Amino acid sequence: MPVQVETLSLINAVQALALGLMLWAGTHGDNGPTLMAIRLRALALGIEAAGYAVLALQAFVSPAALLMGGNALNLLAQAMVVVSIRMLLGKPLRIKSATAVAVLGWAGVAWLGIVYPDYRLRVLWGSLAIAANVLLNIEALQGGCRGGGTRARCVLLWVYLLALALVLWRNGALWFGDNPPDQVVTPSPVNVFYVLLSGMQPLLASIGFLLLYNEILRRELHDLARIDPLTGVANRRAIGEVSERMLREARAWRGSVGVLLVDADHFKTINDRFGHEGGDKVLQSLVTCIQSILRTDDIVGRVGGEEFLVLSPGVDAEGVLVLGERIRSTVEREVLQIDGESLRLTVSIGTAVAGPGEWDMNTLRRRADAALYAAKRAGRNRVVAGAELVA
Ligand SMILES: Nc1nc2c(ncn2[C@@H]2O[C@H](COP(=O)(O)OP(=O)(O)OP(=O)(O)O)[C@@H](O)[C@H]2O)c(=O)[nH]1
Repeated sequence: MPVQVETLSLINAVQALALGLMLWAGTHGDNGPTLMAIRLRALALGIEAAGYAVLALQAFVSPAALLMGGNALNLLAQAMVVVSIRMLLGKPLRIKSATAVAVLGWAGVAWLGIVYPDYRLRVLWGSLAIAANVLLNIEALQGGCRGGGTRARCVLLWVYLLALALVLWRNGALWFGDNPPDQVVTPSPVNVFYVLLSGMQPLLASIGFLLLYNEILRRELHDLARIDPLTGVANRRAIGEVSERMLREARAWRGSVGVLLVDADHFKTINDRFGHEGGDKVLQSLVTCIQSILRTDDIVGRVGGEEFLVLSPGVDAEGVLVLGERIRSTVEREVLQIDGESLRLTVSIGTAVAGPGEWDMNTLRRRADAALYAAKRAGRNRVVAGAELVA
């Protein structure tokens, strides 16, 4: 059964339009970058559909309109796809750069179609623009199939690698094959194969795009469930998970983990003086201050209103007191500016050490808690070791 390029193009147009409408209708919410990316992808599909419709209706439009209109729509859609994918991946590309590729591609195609007509050169030029866009997508998805990558990235990466292969194959067939066609609508195996496969691309790439979107949302949800929204550090749940992992690793390596409970002193008076919002700013500054002292392997988490847990692997009973003292003195020295007023904050710290003989986090927390309580009772702004306080 002979397959016509026009028929395939019509099918591609309907498919791309349906996909675009579904993407648009199926997404709503605030105007965050993730949603913007989806909407942009939906618009790109609509424009891609219009491009295929022009090809399908070629009998009713002039060759010049087919050439200029069809390519303009196609290249514009590709530019929007690049921008949307990079937006979703957090590697934004300026619309200007994407448009520059489209304009350059379109101008060359127009030149090689009207001023200096040469079909093969025109396809080659247009293919370079397509390849540039595909490479921009591949670059953004780089490493998607390696260890640190994700399945959705890998799927999308393969879609674009295949798109690149298709473009290469088409040009190879035009330059080195037998009886190459001299127009995109000429009935020939090269054209039919190319239009068929390139028409499947919006479907495959959209599925990859949605998988990626799903993956990003899942990661955001995962982070939201583990990060304290005020200070941006691990919340009680996350620090609990990290502490279990740290203790397991330290036990396997016969190491140790320093545990420090850091609690702001007289925080109620700060809230009374600066209001809850001012108090929030103080908590944020306190976290920044603590983080400035920690090493990359250390972690701080918020375990109470003005109470933070610091875990420091490889630190022994002596080291944990040194670290506690560094935190205490650094906080004490820091002059905080809250609503134009200067404020000095102090903290009390209770410590414990996980090591041979003690690997239970609950016991360690109780030990550090008791030490913290002792530090408060002794007048605050001090570090107390919990080792000998609770058996
Ligand atoms: N601004 C702000 N305040 C908080 C937050 N969570 C808890 N607090 C306040 O922290 C204060 C803790 O008060 P207390 O437990 O009496 O402790 P304290 O005033 O620091 O006294 P000591 O710990 O004994 O030195 C309370 O006033 C809480 O309202 C928060 O997220 N933001």
